[in-house]
Amino acid sequence: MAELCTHGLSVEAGNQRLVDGASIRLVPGEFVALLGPNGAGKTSLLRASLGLEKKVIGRATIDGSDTAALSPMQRARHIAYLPQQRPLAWPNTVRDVVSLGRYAYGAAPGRLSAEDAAAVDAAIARCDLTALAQRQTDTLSGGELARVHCARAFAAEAPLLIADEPVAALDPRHQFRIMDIIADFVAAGGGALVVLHDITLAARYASRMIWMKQGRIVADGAPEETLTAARMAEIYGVQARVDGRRVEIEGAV
Ligand SMILES: Nc1ncnc2c1ncn2[C@@H]1O[C@H](COP(=O)(O)OP(=O)(O)OP(=O)(O)O)[C@@H](O)[C@H]1O
Repeated sequence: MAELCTHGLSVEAGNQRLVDGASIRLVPGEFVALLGPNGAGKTSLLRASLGLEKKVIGRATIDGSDTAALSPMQRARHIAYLPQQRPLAWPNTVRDVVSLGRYAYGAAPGRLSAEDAAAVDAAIARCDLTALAQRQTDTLSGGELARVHCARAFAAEAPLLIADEPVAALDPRHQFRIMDIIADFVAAGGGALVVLHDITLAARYASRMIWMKQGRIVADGAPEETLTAARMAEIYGVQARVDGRRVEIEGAV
């Protein structure tokens, strides 16, 4: 079974500790929301778990192997990463951009095996992009482009997905569409670790919530256990009304 683990992972930059002793685990069948205020260290933790940060203490492993020791191709076969910054080098067709996700198998746009092409078509269909497959990416709306980035991640057919704020700047309907696509991936046997700032959305979809503050993980568990008014005050400094998975933010504390 695919398993991503960090064991007491810390990340440093200069004299600052961005992540402090974080231990997390992600396996298929889980939809995990990673939560915390701006600057809490969420992106640094994700990058370190993928072996992409330099000054790291502790271990991050995929199926027992240190992620930092894996080649980018090996890593990409285990885990798809949708970063917060998602630049496109140049405008291209949707299908060609999604094809870049087959990098893990040595493929490139215009050089796809039958298996690569099938994976690209499946990712395009999964993200509801079939009608847009030949469109240039610079003609797409923000919501459509967000689905292209998801499809590119899914094209690798990795069992695990890490997505850093995949619904940022999307309207509510498009947020739900992206979250539904990730939920479908999990229902089909994948495991997803997703950074979200929208607690309502996180509570609706996540099977587990990991809460971070000032580089530390302060809670990790089911929404029913970890989503409380006290935690909302502790983590975000807001007053909230919580009823099961329902949360209503009333204002700053
Ligand atoms: N290379 C670096 N050098 C110095 N400080 C850094 C570096 N990278 C990140 N930081 C700082 O570390 C802190 C954590 O950043 P990080 O991006 O991990 O937080 P985050 O929780 O993902 O925030 P956001 O929700 O705003 O994206 C921030 O204060 C950031 O300025």
